[in-house]
Amino acid sequence: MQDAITINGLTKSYPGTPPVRALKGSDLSIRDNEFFTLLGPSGCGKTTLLRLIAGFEVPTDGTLKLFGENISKLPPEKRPVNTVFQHYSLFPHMNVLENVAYGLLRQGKPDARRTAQEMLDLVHLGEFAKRRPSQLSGGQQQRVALARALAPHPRVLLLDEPLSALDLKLRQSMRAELKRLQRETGITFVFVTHDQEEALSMSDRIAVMSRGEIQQVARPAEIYEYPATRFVAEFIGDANFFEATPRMNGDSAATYHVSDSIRFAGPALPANAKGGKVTVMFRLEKARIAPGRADGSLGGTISDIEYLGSQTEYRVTLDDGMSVAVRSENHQDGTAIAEVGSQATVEVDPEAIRVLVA
Ligand SMILES: Nc1ncnc2c1ncn2[C@@H]1O[C@H](COP(=O)(O)OP(=O)(O)OP(=O)(O)O)[C@@H](O)[C@H]1O
Repeated sequence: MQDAITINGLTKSYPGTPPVRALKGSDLSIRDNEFFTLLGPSGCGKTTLLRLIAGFEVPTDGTLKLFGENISKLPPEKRPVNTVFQHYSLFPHMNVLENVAYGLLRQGKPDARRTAQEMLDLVHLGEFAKRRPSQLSGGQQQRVALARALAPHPRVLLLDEPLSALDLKLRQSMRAELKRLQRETGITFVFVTHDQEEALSMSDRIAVMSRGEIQQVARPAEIYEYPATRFVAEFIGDANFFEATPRMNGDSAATYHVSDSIRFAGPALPANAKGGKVTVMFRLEKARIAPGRADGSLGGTISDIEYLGSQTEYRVTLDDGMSVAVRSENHQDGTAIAEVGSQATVEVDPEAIRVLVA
């Protein structure tokens, strides 16, 4: 299948002393009909990449293709792309239908009002066509903005944090709505967010960005389970990290030595390791905790307990002063497995251990 968007060495610097390198030579392919998310902290360059695709910014270097065609020189209105912004700017003096039909009428589309009504039906606001935007809730207004952006049938829809102005419950219900809209229209969605839950729950694939660079592109489960870099592992989910020296045990396993008393059995050293120390990590919920101590296992004193409802988080201070966090299911009556100050053993299966070299 043809890619919707292909970028090669795409670079954007903003003027300044020194210049701001917002995007540092990125390569990326976004597939047709994909729900693709750009995820990263504030300032990592996600909006810049989105604006380059839309044509609101001109790249400093590199190429940008849409459906195989180099569009670097095409003005925004000539691109088969539309954008939904965080702050939906609906026209207050027009009713909802007129808002959705506006762009189509300007393009001289003969059946603009009929298409606009179909789009309102698609976002389940068909009955609200005659209302003014001010007579709608925030979530409804954002759905009108979506209908308006979808109405000209763009091949790609760019969404710049479109849910961030909504409250939590509404945000959660809009996630399912956006996913449905993407499936039903078959339009490629490129969604920008700094919210990992949003990214994990909606996307076919995610690009995690940091400081103008793409760190990893993968499906949500792969990003969570097999982060490519320490940045990705820290930005998404919670994990324990240890600096360790590897010792190979045959071709498919290794032991990672953190200190005299702490070592983890894990997978073989990754091919890109260049010798020396590596970072060993495991997710909090992948480890188990048991009361009391067992010889030769990882153990220490529980220094902190945080009750989280379905789970409890335990912080264990190991004998040599390092600490490890474990998230564990509670007993059926909700009580914790162990108390602060008591001795505990932490177990981690070799399958849960990930080795990071970047
Ligand atoms: N017009 C501009 N002039 C100068 N610097 C800019 C401009 N626009 C963005 N930047 C800088 O480029 C970097 C990337 O900004 P960008 O808006 O792409 O990040 P972002 O990941 O979308 O962040 P946020 O989530 O806060 O919107 C930042 O350091 C920002 O300050």
